[in-house]
Amino acid sequence: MLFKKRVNAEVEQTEQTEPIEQSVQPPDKKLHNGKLLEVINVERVFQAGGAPLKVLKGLNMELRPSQLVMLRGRSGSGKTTLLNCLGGLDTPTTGEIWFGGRPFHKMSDDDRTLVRRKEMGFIFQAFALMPLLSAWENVVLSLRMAGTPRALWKDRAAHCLELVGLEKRMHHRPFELSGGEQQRVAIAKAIAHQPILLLADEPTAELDSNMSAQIMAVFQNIIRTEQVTICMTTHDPTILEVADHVYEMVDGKFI
Ligand SMILES: Nc1ncnc2c1ncn2[C@@H]1O[C@H](COP(=O)(O)OP(=O)(O)OP(=O)(O)O)[C@@H](O)[C@H]1O
Repeated sequence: MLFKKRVNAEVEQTEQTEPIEQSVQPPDKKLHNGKLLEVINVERVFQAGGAPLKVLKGLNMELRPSQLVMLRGRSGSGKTTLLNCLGGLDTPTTGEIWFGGRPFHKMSDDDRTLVRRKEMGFIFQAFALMPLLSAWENVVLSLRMAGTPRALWKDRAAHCLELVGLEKRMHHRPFELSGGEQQRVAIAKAIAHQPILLLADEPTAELDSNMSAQIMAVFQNIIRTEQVTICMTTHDPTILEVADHVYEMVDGKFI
C-alpha cells in the first residue's frame, strides 16, 4: 500500500542524509474554523484498467485538537485511501483538505512533504522499525528525519520511550521485544518530533486484545501529555469505545 511504501522510502532516504531544512511557513494558529484538519467533499478517483474507479465519494470530516478519531470499515471501503490523503501521501481528485490552517490540497508536493515530516507522525500495522537499531536508536532516527537539533535527541528519545512505558527496554532491538512492545517503540518514534497529528493504519491489527488495549491506553496518555490528535483506522469493534468520534465507512462514503 502507498501508505507503507512512501513512508518506508522516506525513512531509507533520510537515513543517509543530514537533517533537512524546514522552509514551509509555520501554521497560522494551526486551526481552520477551530479544526486541526478538515475534509470537505473529498473524492478520489483511480484509473484502474482504463476505467475510472471512484474510491472516495464526497467525504466530509474533521479532526479537532487532542481528539482520538477512528475510521472503521470493511476491507476495501477506502480507509487507507483516505488516510493517504489526510497524510499528504496522496491528493484528492476533487475537494479540500485543510491542515493546520492551510490548504493542504493546494500545496506543492515538496511543501506537503515538509509539512508531513515536521507536523505529522505515522504508525503502521507492521511497526516499520529498523531491525538492526535499538529502540532508542529507532526513535533518534525519527528526530533526524524531522531536522531536530542533535543536542535534543538524547533526552527527547528517552522521554518518548518513557511515555510509552519502555524506559527499561531502550537498548533492546526489535527482535528482543514483543509485538506490543514493538508497536510502542513505533509510537515513540512517531511522536518524537512532536507532531500535531498522528495517523495510524490498523495499529492494533497484529496484536491480541490485551496488547491492543495497552496500545489504546498509550494513545490516550500521549493525547493528554503531548497534545497530539490521533486518527486511526481499525476493523476491531472492541476498541471503538475509547474513540472521541468514529467515522463508519461503507463503499467510499460515511454512514
Ligand atoms: N492506487 C490505486 N489504484 C487503483 N485502485 C486502488 C488504488 N488504491 C486503492 N485502490 C482501490 O480502492 C479501494 C479501497 O482501498 P483501500 O486500501 O483504501 O481500502 P481499505 O478500507 O483501507 O481496505 P483494507 O482494510 O483492506 O486495508 C479498493 O478497491 C482498492 O483496490
